[in-house]
Amino acid sequence: MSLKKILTIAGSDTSAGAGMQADLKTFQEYNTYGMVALTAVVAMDPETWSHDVTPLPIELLDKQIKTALSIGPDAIKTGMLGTEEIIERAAKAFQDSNAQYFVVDPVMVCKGEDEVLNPGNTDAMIKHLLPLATVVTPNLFEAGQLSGLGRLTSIEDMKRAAETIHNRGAKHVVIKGGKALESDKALDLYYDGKTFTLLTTDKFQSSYNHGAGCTFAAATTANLALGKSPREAVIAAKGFVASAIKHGWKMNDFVGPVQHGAYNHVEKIDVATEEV
Ligand SMILES: Nc1ncnc2c1ncn2[C@@H]1O[C@H](COP(=O)(O)OP(=O)(O)O)[C@@H](O)[C@H]1O
Ligand SMILES: Cc1ncc(COP(=O)(O)O)c(C=O)c1O
Ligand SMILES: [Mg+2]
Repeated sequence: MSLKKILTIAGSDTSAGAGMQADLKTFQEYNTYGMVALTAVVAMDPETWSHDVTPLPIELLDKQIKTALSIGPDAIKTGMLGTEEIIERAAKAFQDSNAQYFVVDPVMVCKGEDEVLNPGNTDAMIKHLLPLATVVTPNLFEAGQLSGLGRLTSIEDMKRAAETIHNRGAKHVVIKGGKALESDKALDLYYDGKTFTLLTTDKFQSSYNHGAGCTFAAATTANLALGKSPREAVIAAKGFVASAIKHGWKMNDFVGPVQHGAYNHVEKIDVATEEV
């Protein structure tokens, strides 16, 4: 079987736990061929770790997308997009490609930062990205924004949000309760337009979880490219990221990344599923 090719349209996290670095590391763990069209560069102040986000000129993104599409990605993932113009270009990249799968990780905030990247982006994501998404992977906050329901605090809230996001065009929705939902387990809700499935693992340490969301969406994309159904792809991705979090490590006084290779090289973790 030929190597599956995956393009991520995402930002660079210099600390390399999240962003396109997390995507490439994860794609490699699945023996898929990762490519990048870079949208923005994130640097951190070594004294405070506050994030400095610089979007790249749109012409530069256009050139990268042109190159990557000429190589023929089987799947495309989006991460930090940063501006409405970039969001539009990411949607167009998928439409212009022959890729079968489009995974949208609607990054709105970075962990440890509470400032939303750009409030106008939410409307642009709803308009341009959701109608094309094979799978969309919002965290609890992002699901509240994309659904317009605001703060979500229960599985019932997550179900309503998933329905709304599905009605806005995303074929498969997985809302990550993991980090933000009050629960002693790490719960994510998957919805395919018919059935709600709760995906559960134990909750592990949450100090060193930088990049968990990117890693989960990248693993979902790789599993889709390898031929798994969306449902099987998100279940497999959850096991992959659970192990990455369990074996996350302290980088400095501010941050600790997940260990992207933990599932393959340290410990496999099972995921329980239940219709709700
Ligand atoms: N402490 C934890 N233990 C186990 N799994 C977790 C934990 N925190 C988050 N997860 C899982 O990691 C994935 C990413 O979730 P989350 O950290 O909420 O996303 P994001 O990084 O986008 O905010 C989800 O599958 C979530 O359930
Ligand atoms: C470039 C980039 N993309 C995405 C994210 C989101 O990361 P997470 O997977 O922790 O949600 C970050 C956070 O720092 C980032 O720097
Ligand atoms: Mg995220």
